[in-house]
Amino acid sequence: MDFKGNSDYRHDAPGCTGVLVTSLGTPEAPTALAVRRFLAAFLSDPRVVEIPRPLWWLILHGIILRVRPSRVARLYESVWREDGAPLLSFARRVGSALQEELDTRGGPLKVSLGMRHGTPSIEEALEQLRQAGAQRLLVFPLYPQYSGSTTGSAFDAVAQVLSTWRWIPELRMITQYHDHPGYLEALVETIRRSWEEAGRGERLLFSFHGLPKRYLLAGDPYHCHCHKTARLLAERLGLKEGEWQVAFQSRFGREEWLKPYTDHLLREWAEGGVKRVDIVCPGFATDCLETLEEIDQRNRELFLEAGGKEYHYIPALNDEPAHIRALADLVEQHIQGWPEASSVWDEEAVTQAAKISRQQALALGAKQ
Ligand SMILES: C=CC1=C(C)c2cc3[nH]c(cc4nc(cc5[nH]c(cc1n2)c(C)c5CCC(=O)O)C(CCC(=O)O)=C4C)c(C)c3C=C
Ligand SMILES: [Fe+2]
Ligand SMILES: [Fe+2]
Repeated sequence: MDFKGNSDYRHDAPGCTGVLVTSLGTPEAPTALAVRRFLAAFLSDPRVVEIPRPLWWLILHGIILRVRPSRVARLYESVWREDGAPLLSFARRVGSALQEELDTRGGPLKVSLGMRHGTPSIEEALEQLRQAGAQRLLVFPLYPQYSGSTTGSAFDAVAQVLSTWRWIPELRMITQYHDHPGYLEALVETIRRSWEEAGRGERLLFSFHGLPKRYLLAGDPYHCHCHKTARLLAERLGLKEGEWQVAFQSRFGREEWLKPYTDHLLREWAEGGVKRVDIVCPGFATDCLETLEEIDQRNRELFLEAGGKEYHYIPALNDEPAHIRALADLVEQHIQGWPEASSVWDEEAVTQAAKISRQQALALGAKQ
């Protein structure tokens, strides 16, 4: 095994702290081929689909990857932006805004964006940090609520890349921030702003990405994190019981997922006489297919067709300044107490290393 390292590494180079900002990833283009490639990688992840591999391989390759890509590619097409996939476009903005915010705060931190699936990959992002001399690595998945299928999977990818490095950096990871005051405040701010600008609905729906119920029963804390985020937001917004609810969207496959389902609940509300709803998705740090197509387009139609009159989707936090400040606060909190990278700079060590390099060069020269 040839581990990755810099043979020309300088003993006097100052070390820095790298921040790997990571998110799910997205297809490279809104085409069946690109979506197929993305789904093949994403849905082969054993953290995402916990079904015995041989059986799942047959279902995935025999059915899903034959029918789903062309249908889903059309959905991506409906939200595709000039600068590409919404998820990547917003994640890039978050990454650079976070770098700027951290720069103004002083510390020598380098932010690098890597996607769990697709590009820029976690491997590329970590390579950038390695080249920058990151001796400390803070892994920051943009998932406020922990789930093995998202946060856990990001960790697996990081571990896999680091297993190929010669010099492993010190490692920390933000595994969740579902009840972080800055994150909650940023959401409160966007919800209040939407109420001021567009009026206020009879009810506010907090819609989170779903998960198979089986994962909750097996110990995944995601469901609890989602409920706690929503309760804390409702408290901060002064909402009374009946004025807000939690639901889960984006089901995949036939088994039971976390309930209530967002689409079912919206239909129930419209049929029950609710005329105006506001809907926000606190689990999505950035807008993406699941918020822009499913929530802002498809579920809007469903609600209006079932008798609702007004439907307001409140966008994800994206690069809102309050969001970026919250993320920077999280970074600062999580690097606290982290000892400065001890400089390997040492007169004697450098002299010895230089001697060895010179001897090696001479030996090589002698062979030629
Ligand atoms: C925010 C947290 C997310 C959790 C938890 C999550 C779990 C999860 N997802 C699937 C299946 C699919 N998800 C898809 C898209 C998608 N999922 C998330 C986030 C979470 N997923 C995001 C941000 C996106 C959008 C990506 C984009 O390009 O914008 C898709 C792809 C679209 C489709 O084919 O419908 C699938 C499939 C499972 C099975 C799962 C938990 C087990
Ligand atoms: Fe998903
Ligand atoms: Fe729970």
